[in-house]
Amino acid sequence: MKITRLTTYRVPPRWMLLKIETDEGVTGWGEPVIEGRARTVEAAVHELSDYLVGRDPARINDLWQTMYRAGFYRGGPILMSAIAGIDQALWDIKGKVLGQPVYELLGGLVRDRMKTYSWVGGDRPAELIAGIAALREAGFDTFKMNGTEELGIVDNARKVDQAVARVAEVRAKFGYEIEFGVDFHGRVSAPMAKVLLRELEPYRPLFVEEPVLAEQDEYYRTLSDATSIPLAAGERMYSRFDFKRVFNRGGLAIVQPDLSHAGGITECVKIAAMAEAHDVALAPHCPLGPVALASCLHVDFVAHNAVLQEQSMGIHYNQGADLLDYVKNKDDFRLSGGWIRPLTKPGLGVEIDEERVIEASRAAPDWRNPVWRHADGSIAEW
Ligand SMILES: O=C(O)C(=O)C[C@@H](O)[C@H](O)CO
Ligand SMILES: [Mg+2]
Repeated sequence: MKITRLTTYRVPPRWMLLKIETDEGVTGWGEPVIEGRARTVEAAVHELSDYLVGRDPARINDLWQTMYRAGFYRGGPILMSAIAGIDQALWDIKGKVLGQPVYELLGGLVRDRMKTYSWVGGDRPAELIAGIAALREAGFDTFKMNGTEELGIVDNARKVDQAVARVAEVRAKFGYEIEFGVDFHGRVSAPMAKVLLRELEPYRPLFVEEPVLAEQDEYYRTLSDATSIPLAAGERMYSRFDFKRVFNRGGLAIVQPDLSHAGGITECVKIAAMAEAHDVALAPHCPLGPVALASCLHVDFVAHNAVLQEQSMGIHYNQGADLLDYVKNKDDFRLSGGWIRPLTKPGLGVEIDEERVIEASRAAPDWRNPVWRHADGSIAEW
């Protein structure tokens, strides 16, 4: 079998889907994207296709190493997201050829169902109580919210109190019948993270995510030494080599590689194993579409240390399309009380409605994240 063509479709809300075709009619789907840089990743995918067209899609490991190493420069969000989506599609092809779901090719299930969580509150955390109450009705009990809005490198007690009050209100309203992560989203500096973590301790969040920016990862250890709140990060780390430094220094209780940013299934299975060796939990990041989520789930179902899976149904970023809009087999993604079963169809187990994708790609927005500024006019971390 040989790879014959790679076709990319940028689609609402801010995703990109990749179709890889072969000379024997088997196709695979991937979801290579960096939110806000879809066109850049698209260019990278088509540059990488030089290494792929005419090659045997079954040789995923060699194709992965070629894409990673042959171009001299490597790593980072763009190239690793392009590799990620291609890798997903190659695993999809392999599973379809062998008639097996990807998790079977990775050694089989370690669990029967996987726990997911939902976002509440949006970019500027608000309406948290109403958002949680509505999802509680649907049987969810695990959530994630943004912790702050714009925050200065050193900021005042009033801002800290506002952030803490939101979390306190959620705990007061729902007690411990729910769990939630608080995403600092990289908006918080190391000094302010120490302050905020201390003030959030009494409310015992399940985790605090991106307590500082990934480029400040040397602070994970000092921050974790100063708090009992489990720290999580990983959406802005792109390979084993990024995660290696974090595992060596310590500080993270949970790693959150994104299956569409960190090299795909081939790489994230390795990251999961590294995490397990360091007694670190896995909770893949996934605010994206169905192929990304399916790829996460195949890793979740073979990784002993997988604990939680992000999914984007109803997420505030999904304006113009939602998680399952391009999927034919919607029932396979049914969430019962936030739990999801393995995707048992061959490959990734996602049946893409290609006509719908082609139609939607005709009006693909060039999504960009908001540009926030502080009161003094300087750029603020979004
Ligand atoms: O889901 C999360 O944890 C996020 O922090 C969302 C962020 O990754 C946006 O997708 C960036 O555009
Ligand atoms: Mg996040």
